[in-house]
Amino acid sequence: MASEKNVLLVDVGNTLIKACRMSEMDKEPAVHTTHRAFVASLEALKVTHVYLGSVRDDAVANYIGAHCEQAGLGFKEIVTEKETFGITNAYANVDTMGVDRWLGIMAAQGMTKKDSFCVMDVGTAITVDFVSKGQHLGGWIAPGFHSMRTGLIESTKKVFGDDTMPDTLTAGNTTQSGVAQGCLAATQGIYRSAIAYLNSKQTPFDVIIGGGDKKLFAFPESNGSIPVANLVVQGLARYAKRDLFA
Ligand SMILES: Nc1ncnc2c1ncn2[C@@H]1O[C@H](COP(=O)(O)OP(=O)(O)O)[C@@H](O)[C@H]1O
Ligand SMILES: CC(C)(COP(=O)(O)O)[C@@H](O)C(=O)NCCC(=O)O
Ligand SMILES: [K+]
Repeated sequence: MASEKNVLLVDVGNTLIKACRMSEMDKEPAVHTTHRAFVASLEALKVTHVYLGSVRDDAVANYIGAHCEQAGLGFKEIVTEKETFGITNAYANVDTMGVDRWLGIMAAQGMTKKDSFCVMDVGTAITVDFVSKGQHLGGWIAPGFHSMRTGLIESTKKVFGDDTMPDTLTAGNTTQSGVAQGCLAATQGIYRSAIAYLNSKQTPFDVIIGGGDKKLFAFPESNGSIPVANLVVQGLARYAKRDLFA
């Protein structure tokens, strides 16, 4: 019989690998940058099951899976599906949709009582997915704060930046602050556009927000949205619950 403290939920994002026990989903996850570092940390955890969602190369999930198998651990990689927990995917080719988005939708559905919702994951990329009455309507993929700033600097000659990530929107009066503020303004514009899109559907909705950079959305208009420690981990927990604890 599995125990929640022995089930590890693993979110392999483009920048970071985040892992936490199913019994500790409210706590900050352990963070690694490489799959090798993650695997090296695994033995000491003494878990029995690993549930994983990955948006990196298949080789990464395969490497982690092979290691788990060798160590005698139950391993399950969740992939994007056409229909799960009563939600139907909008993609005709579901294999091409990032599983972090699918898991975010599953997590959000478990947190809202409303028929309509949108889920935003603010990390390397910013993704927004819309769901209404069990139907995924599709979504948006935009550059995250760092990708936006790097892309801008790389494609211009005289624009440069620094490492700051501002938390309030003002007018920048240097190149660096203009870039940081511009990227913050663009990011917050994604939030505002999502709200406008949902308002056009004229039905009550919830907004669920996760990702390592979700503080970019901590501005007054976002009061009332639901912050989540880690959407992928929460989504994986629903699958683990179904498989191991139903
Ligand atoms: N320990 C950390 N190391 C690096 N970045 C971090 C850390 N904690 C938070 N961050 C922030 O989290 C962001 C990555 O968010 P995350 O949701 O993990 O992205 P992804 O899922 O794309 O890997 C980075 O852009 C960074 O600003
Ligand atoms: C858009 C993403 C890069 C977001 O990943 P993240 O920022 O969490 O690393 C990921 O969901 C992905 O690789 N998607 C594939 C393309 C798609 O979803 O259509
Ligand atoms: K993301």
